[in-house]
Amino acid sequence: MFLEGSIQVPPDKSISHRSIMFGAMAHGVTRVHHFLKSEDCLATLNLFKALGVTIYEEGNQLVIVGKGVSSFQPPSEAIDVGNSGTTLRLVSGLLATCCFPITLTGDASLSSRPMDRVLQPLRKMGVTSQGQGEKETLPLILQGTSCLKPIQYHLPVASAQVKSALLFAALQAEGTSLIVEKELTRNHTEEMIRLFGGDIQVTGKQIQLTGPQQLTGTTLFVPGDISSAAFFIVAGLCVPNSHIWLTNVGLSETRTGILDIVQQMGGKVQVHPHSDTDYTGDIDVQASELVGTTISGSLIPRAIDELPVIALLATQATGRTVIKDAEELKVKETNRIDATVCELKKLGADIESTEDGMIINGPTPLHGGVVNSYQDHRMAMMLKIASLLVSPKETVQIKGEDAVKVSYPEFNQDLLKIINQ
Ligand SMILES: O=C(O)C1=C[C@@H](OP(=O)(O)O)[C@@H](O)[C@H](O)C1
Ligand SMILES: C=C(OP(=O)(O)O)C(=O)O
Repeated sequence: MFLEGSIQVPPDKSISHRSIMFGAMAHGVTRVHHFLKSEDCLATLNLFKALGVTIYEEGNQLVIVGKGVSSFQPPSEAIDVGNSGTTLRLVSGLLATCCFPITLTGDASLSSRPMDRVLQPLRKMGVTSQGQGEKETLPLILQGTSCLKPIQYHLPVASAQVKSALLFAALQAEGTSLIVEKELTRNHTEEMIRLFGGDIQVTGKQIQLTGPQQLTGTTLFVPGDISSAAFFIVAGLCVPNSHIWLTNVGLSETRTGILDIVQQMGGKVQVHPHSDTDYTGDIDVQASELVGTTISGSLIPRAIDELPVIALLATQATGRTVIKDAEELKVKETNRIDATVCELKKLGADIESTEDGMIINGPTPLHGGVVNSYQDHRMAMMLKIASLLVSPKETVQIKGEDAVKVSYPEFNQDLLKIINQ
């Protein structure tokens, strides 16, 4: 068995969420081409519909009729945002000037994820909130204010979600906000503020923005998601004799950590950018001999969602791979350090968890077994790729395989297209 062929990976999840958020917040019509219709992004869409925003499909475009935050209507009941951390964190900032109470709920995984990281700084700006316990988890009641204050804030965690929540609030506050990042994280919010006609200054890790600003609806095309491409990059590198081509992938510098990591490991991955100005391109992947590496520091936020599948890649590399500074993995859909270590061990990997990451020794042949995704989409897809690496006589049974619908509903069909027996 080997992998061969071309895949157009699905639209970027982070940009799809933001396209609706900006479209709803702006004034005028926003048209989104290539929107990701996965469960997480549909949670964002349904949230804004529940707030009275007009959103509809026209051909293959999603149309959002924006009239600004002041046009939002009180929802008739609690809004369930399912499994989506991005929806929950970002809208908490976006709703900072909504003066009616909004109750937000989610699934079991989201209900255990910390919200204090967003609610504490938003409280300094004047937002009222009531979550559960020290971590201010769901269910959560939010109430904004008409006199939102700007903020000067050094982020204690490297998180694009916290940064983005504060930027959405800062756009509506009277005065200049200064947000300083711990490490550079994905900058889609900053880029999209500009795209929707806003003004923002970014100097290294410092971001300055003066509000209030009125944004204007626009037309945008969502590129393919490099976090979804990651599963095929790893599969193409590890399955002997494979050669695959991934088209129209978003290549924002803040997201391409996986490309730097696989190059560090000796992987044959070639990027063909579409142009100098447009951050999209095609990626050519060939099966490769790999060596272990160290992944830490500023590389971590640039590859945060790819780390479970990178751990799988490391099981096939010669030598030791150390992943450190990655404690944020503990507060994703599941504790992705524990889940990755536990499930890959069941398949024979030599992998141990550390306080802030993992240590993997390779190469190790993997064997069949029964594994669990813990309903985490990235775990489900990583384990599916692991199943390609076991001998043809053995099988990997994945509990909770359906979790892929959160970010990549067509994952299994796309994978089947490139499998050659
Ligand atoms: O802003 C975003 O779109 C995201 C930011 C990251 O979360 P953190 O900000 O918690 O690191 C990432 O893990 C998530 O999948 C999407
Ligand atoms: C962590 C993720 O998403 P979210 O935080 O939006 O649930 C992810 O997609 O891997």
